[in-house]
Parts: sequence; structure tokens; C-alpha cells
Amino acid sequence: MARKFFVGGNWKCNGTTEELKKIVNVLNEGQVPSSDVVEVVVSPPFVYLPLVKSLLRPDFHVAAQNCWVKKGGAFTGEVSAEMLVNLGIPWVIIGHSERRLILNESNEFVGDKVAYALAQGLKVIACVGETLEQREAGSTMDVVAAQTKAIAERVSNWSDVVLAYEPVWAIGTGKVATPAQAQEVHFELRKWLHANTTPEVAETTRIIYGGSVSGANCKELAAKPDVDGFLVGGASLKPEFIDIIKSSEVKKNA
Ligand SMILES: O=C(CO)COP(=O)(O)O
Repeated sequence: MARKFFVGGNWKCNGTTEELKKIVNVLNEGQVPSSDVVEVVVSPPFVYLPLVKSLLRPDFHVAAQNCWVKKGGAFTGEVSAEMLVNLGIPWVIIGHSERRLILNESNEFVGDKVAYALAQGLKVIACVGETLEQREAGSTMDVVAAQTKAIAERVSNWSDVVLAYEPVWAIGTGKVATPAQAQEVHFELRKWLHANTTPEVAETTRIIYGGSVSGANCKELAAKPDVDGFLVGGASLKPEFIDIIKSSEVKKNA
């Protein structure tokens, strides 16, 4: 079964109402391949989710950038998976490296969050990736396998999971992984899924790349067989996000 190309825009902690309305207008007017070819999901900060959802074209969807690890209650400052479901938010990003590293989210905590969000009916973009230090020490695959294992141990149904490989050294640095570097890790991750879940999960789960993806570098990355799309930060707030969505055509012609 072919894996549908997936392009996520992670807006992180950016934007004002006016700025986000402008980028939504750009997206709404963009000429992109149909939703049979590419799935597009943008992720504004929590407070803007209802606004963006209400303005966004119907073939694009929204994601939250995080959610609480279990049922809501006395957890000041948190937003629960149930609340996202209540608002009709279909997707959530979990385990982004900014949360793992700045907010000390452990592999186990991320795995628990993924499992809880899925159980509530959300679809999850689960992020993994190594730091520069870990890459230079030769432990890239150990790190991403351990992060993926903590998710796999808690998840049996992978049909609502997209796995995002985002090397920390490539995020916001302009230092994109080469297509060969991305392909190598994606291939190994798929192999890991094959050995540790089921061959079908390995074959059907989308593994997307994130880290300094731009309009200029997306086509070469998209051409790699195990790169099933992107999670885009900075460039997802700019008109070039449309070009990144269009890179899905590389797959159609493959
Ligand atoms: O962290 C990212 C997406 O989640 C990538 O960010 P940049 O595209 O800004 O490098």
C-alpha cells in the first residue's frame, strides 16, 4: 500500500492573530496537489487552534503541539487530549525535541502521551531525533530506536501515527540533513519497525523528516524512498510552505 505524503507545519510559539490570518490566507489560496496525493496539517499554538481551524481550507487540517499525558483535572497550565477532541482538533504533535530537551520530557513520558492521545481518538505526529553530540558519538540509531521503542511498547495500533525524524542539530539551524542522511535513518527506522512491530506497520507507517526543510531543499529530500513527507518549522510560516507541499508530486512521478 502506498504511503500518502504528509506535510506538517509546526508553527511553534509564534504568531499573532493578524500574522496567522495572513499565513492562512496564503495557504487557502495555494494551488497544491489534491488530498489524495498529500495530507497537510498545520499546528498553531493552542490559543489560536479554534481560529485557524475555522478559517483554514477544508482539505487541510490542524494539530495541537502537545497535550497532557492523561485525563484532565488538577494540572494547571495543561491542555488535555479530551479538550482537543471536544474542539474537533484531529491531530497532536507529541515528543518534539524542544519539549524533550527544554521541558525534560522522557522517552517513557512521551510514550505514555502518545498512547493516551491515541486512546482518546487523536492522530499523533510522534517525534524522535538525536542531538549533534549523539550523532558525533555514533549513537544516532540507538537514540532514535530507544525513543521509538518507548512509543512502540505502549502502542499497538499504528494506523493513526506518523513518525517524525527530526535531528536536533538540523532544527532551526539552516543545517538540513542531506537526503542521504535522512534516507539512512528513515530506512533504519523502518527496519526497526519491521523487526519490533509488524511488517505491515513498517510498510504503511509514514516516516517524515524535519529540520531546516525549505522550498529549496524539499524536492531532493522527497525523492528518497523512505522519506514520506516533512515536519516544517520556520518555512511553514512563509509562502514557500506551498512549494514544500508541492514536493509531494515527486512521489507521484516516482
Ligand atoms: O522543529 C521543526 C519542526 O517540528 C523543524 O524546524 P525548522 O524547520 O525551523 O528547522
